Amino acid sequence: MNDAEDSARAQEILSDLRHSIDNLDAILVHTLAERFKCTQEVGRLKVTFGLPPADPARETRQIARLEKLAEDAGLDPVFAKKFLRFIVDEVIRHHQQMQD
Ligand SMILES: O=C(O)C(=O)C[C@]1(C(=O)O)C=C[C@@H](O)C=C1
Repeated sequence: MNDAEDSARAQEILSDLRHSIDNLDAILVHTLAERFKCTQEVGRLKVTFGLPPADPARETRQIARLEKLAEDAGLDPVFAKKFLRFIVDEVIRHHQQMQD
């Protein structure tokens, strides 16, 4: 292959990979939206029954489960843990707002 063909092939592979990335990003966004719908319901339930916005014991179990899932899936468990923390902190913020 000459340089021009190599470059065209590289562009083709890059384009295919970016197409997969776009699809996966869409799945992530839709999955997160569904998760936030569930946590909004949890928030309403917590308001109704006077439960606290956060449940640290539940979070400990979630983190342990997610770390194992990440390891099995070949994802960095430290990253998976940080990602869950980021999401759960946002959920707790929503729950606090609902209780104010
Ligand atoms: O399970 C709950 O009680 C929730 O409020 C949901 C959730 C979560 O986003 O997974 C958020 C906050 C809690 O600290 C624990 C878990």
